[in-house]
Amino acid sequence: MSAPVLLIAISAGIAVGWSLYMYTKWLIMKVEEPRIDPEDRGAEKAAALGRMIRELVASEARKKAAAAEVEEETDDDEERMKVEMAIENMQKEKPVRFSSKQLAAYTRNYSTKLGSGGFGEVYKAEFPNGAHMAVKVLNHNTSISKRVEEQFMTEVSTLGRTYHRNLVRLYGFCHDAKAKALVYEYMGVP
Ligand SMILES: Nc1ncnc2c1ncn2[C@@H]1O[C@H](COP(=O)(O)OP(=O)(O)OP(=O)(O)O)[C@@H](O)[C@H]1O
Repeated sequence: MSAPVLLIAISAGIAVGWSLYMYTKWLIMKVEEPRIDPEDRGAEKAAALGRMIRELVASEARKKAAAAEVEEETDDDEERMKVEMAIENMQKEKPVRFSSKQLAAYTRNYSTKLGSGGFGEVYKAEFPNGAHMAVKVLNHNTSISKRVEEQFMTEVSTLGRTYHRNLVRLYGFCHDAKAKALVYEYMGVP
């Protein structure tokens, strides 16, 4: 082989070798280059989604709590209204129910008798607010008890809702195992 040909062959060999070296280096760099792992990206997305969901849930919970607070306030108001209305009804309209124990206390154990009629005996009572009442205690005579009981109920349901200046006002009643009685406004001398 002549010297120039040998020189060209060596140069070409060096050039190819250099190119191969550079290409290998580039390949190594490419392989080592930090790249975003698709799985990591998925994890990132999942985390972001999780954050969004948590925020959404928290915001819904906050909204619900606020709504519940408003509802509770409304419930309280409604309850107060109901109680007020019930008290008003008791005072104005419907007869109040007393226990036999209460009536025994208010009449001082039925110590002052005002009179007696077809239904039974009438006693004077003083209520805790100082008001005087007449308590008509129903007879427990077995032969008339059913009729008396019916009249008692009629009296409670009708007179309890009737207001007239010429009619005695029925304030309440007692209907338990120990006594059945009607409580009227007191018409006598205090
Ligand atoms: N609200 C009242 N206030 C004061 N005294 C009363 C009152 N109600 C009744 N009395 C007294 O009790 C008595 C008996 O009354 P009661 O109404 O039981 O008999 P009545 O008038 O004969 O009616 P009835 O036979 O339908 O029961 C009366 O006569 C009266 O002296």
